[in-house]
Amino acid sequence: MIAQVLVVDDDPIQRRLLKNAVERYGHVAHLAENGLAALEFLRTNRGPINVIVLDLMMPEMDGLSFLTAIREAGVDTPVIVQTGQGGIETVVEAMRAGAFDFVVKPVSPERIGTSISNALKLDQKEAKARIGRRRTGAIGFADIVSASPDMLRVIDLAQRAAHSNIPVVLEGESGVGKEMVARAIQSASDRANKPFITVNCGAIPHNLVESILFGHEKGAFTGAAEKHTGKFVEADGGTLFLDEIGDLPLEVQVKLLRAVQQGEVETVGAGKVQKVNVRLISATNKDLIEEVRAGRFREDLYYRLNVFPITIPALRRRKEDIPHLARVFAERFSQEQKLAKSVTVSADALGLLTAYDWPGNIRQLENAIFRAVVLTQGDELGEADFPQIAAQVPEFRSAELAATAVIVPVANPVQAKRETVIDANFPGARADAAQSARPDPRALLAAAYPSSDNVIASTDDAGEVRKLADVEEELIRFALKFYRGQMSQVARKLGIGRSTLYRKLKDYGIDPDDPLREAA
Ligand SMILES: Nc1ncnc2c1ncn2[C@@H]1O[C@H](COP(=O)(O)OP(=O)(O)OP(=O)(O)O)[C@@H](O)[C@H]1O
Repeated sequence: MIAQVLVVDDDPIQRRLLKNAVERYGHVAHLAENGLAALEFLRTNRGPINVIVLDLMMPEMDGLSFLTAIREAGVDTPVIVQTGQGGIETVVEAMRAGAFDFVVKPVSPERIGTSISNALKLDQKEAKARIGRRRTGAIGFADIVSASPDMLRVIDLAQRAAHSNIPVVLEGESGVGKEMVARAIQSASDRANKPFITVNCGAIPHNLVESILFGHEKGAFTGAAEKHTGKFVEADGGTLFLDEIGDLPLEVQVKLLRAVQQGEVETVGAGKVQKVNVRLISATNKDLIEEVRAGRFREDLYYRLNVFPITIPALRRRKEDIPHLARVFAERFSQEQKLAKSVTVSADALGLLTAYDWPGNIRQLENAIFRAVVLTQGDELGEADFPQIAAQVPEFRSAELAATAVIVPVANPVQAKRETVIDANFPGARADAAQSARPDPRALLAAAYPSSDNVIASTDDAGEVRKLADVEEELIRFALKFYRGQMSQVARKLGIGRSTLYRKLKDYGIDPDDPLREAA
């Protein structure tokens, strides 16, 4: 596959080196000199970007801020971060912010090539699933997973709105489900079999908004080679969903007001108006009244559109919905991935997912479950399947640290024949005298990992000590699964060099190109 790779680096020499490396593997390189320029590029670029190679230390907007900004915006393109020697703290932060892999400068073309092809494997699976997931067909209220009183109220209001043609404004952060609710309103209305047309006002260049909404005649302006039917006319008889309405330029707002008030649109360059019958549902993640106060949104249009406002709360404000959503997504993705048996979500994992605040809301949760279902080797998702989430939830951080483990004997006589892997950094795990008054670390561990997913036995069924090589193999497989096949991270966490890791994979018969396939 020829990938579109965005290289973000302030150093022109480094940019050129990376461009050469990217092109050497047959991919296309796009260049940006800092985070701001890269954001602008993503906003305006028409085609998809498959991988981003990101420097961390840059003026204007550094790599970490860029990474956080795109993740918050719901962009989940795999990001490979580059760092100088010794910048490991920042790298850890970047991994926590959702980076896919990291490379240390100066990076060899082979290393960057391997990292890009690993990132693409994941991206392709995601892209396929996204196509499967793109909900273009009819979505009804029954598809909206909800358990919290707040969300049930939203559904109740939306169902009432569906019975009339009243203009609705859906307010809420990105990814809370505004479009889903809009589609459900359309499905439950008497326009159910009519078009549902979506326009993302924030994603189209300002100079094109008017022609996209209202259409243009051939030759209406330079570059208008063909006549174009506007979205209002396309939606005639059905529903027009205007997403990010707060981003609409003021001059287009005037025309929109006329369309709403009089039910007429004027095609650019046509010089005459046309009647349309369109139900409007708008969505915004901005505070529209604030936009009115700031003079960026017309007050008359605000009152026209905002007849029936419905606010969809952020996921962190309705945490009761999280376990239900997680289970439904795990079931759905298991079916999409054609798994023999549907993957379930363990109680521990549900605890972790519920503890997290989900800045990207349901879209982020959906993506996290998707990745976990694709990458897991088992049939139950545990905390270890969400390392990046665990790293961001203070009380679960131990789950990540648990991968750096030492073996200590189990004191419990019931389990005397077994020894357990315990996190060296787990609170209280260091057995010095000063800690003797603290809770038994093994009890803490048992409480934290009741399913013993994270336990490696050091004696076999006959009660004999296992071979060191067997334990080592098991630990390497665990680490591969835990770090989702990210070799540099696995080697670093295991405290061995990458070449040693590769040698051991060979010794134990684990395919280095596809370690997850065999890792249990
Ligand atoms: N209650 C829900 N039950 C099941 N899936 C949901 C629910 N809410 C949202 N989703 C899913 O989450 C994803 C994001 O939802 P949607 O696109 O409707 O959000 P949005 O608020 O319109 O986001 P944006 O403002 O970024 O456009 C979609 O894949 C959608 O199917």
